[in-house]
Amino acid sequence: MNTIVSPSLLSADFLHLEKEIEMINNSKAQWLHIDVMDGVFVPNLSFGFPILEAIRPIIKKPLDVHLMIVEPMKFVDQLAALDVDTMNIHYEVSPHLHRSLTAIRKAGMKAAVTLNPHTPVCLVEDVLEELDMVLLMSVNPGFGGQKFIDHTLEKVAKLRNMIDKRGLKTLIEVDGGVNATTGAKLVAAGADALVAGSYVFGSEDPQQAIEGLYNLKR
Ligand SMILES: O=C(CO)[C@@H](O)[C@H](O)COP(=O)(O)O
Repeated sequence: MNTIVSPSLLSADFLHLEKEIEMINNSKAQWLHIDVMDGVFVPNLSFGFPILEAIRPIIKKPLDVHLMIVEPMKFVDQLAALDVDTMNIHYEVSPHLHRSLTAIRKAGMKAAVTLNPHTPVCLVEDVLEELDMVLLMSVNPGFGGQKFIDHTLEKVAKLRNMIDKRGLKTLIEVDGGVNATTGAKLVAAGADALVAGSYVFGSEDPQQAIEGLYNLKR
């Protein structure tokens, strides 16, 4: 099976967003990854609903939205109204994770939980049935262009084992410092989907960079 590639719009050229989105629309990327930051959960701000609403009509790929914010469930209806495919909320800000995941699915979206680098994968073991995807951060969230944390490979392998043992279809996505080298190791360890920001948008040929990741096979 090919790898799902989810280019992170955070690393795009914001002066030419329309052109960047068209490039993604015409690429092998299966999803488009959108990072929303609040300056509270992470020490940075990105973009919010005014931008999302403006670009939504031209995006032809399913939206994979990563909320790096406190109280993500405040926005479930607004995201569903934007026809978001997957809503990723952080484990670290979700005291009632089971309830939140159920509510995301009820709103018609796929439910995903994101784990920071320090958060062990065993903490999602009891909600795996409620999860369409687990997103493992391989950098500390908040910024693009950081160095990949190697320990993520062990987390991917552990989670793969947990999912396969139970015969579940939960996907494993990884985000941060993904390039051709780290991407190949992640897919070999059991990742299904890769988020890539600076590797794609900083490349001379972004569509080829996407295709290289897409062609990695588990
Ligand atoms: O969530 C984040 C950053 O917090 C990511 O989605 C980054 O946008 C990935 O950027 P690269 O590490 O691929 O440059």
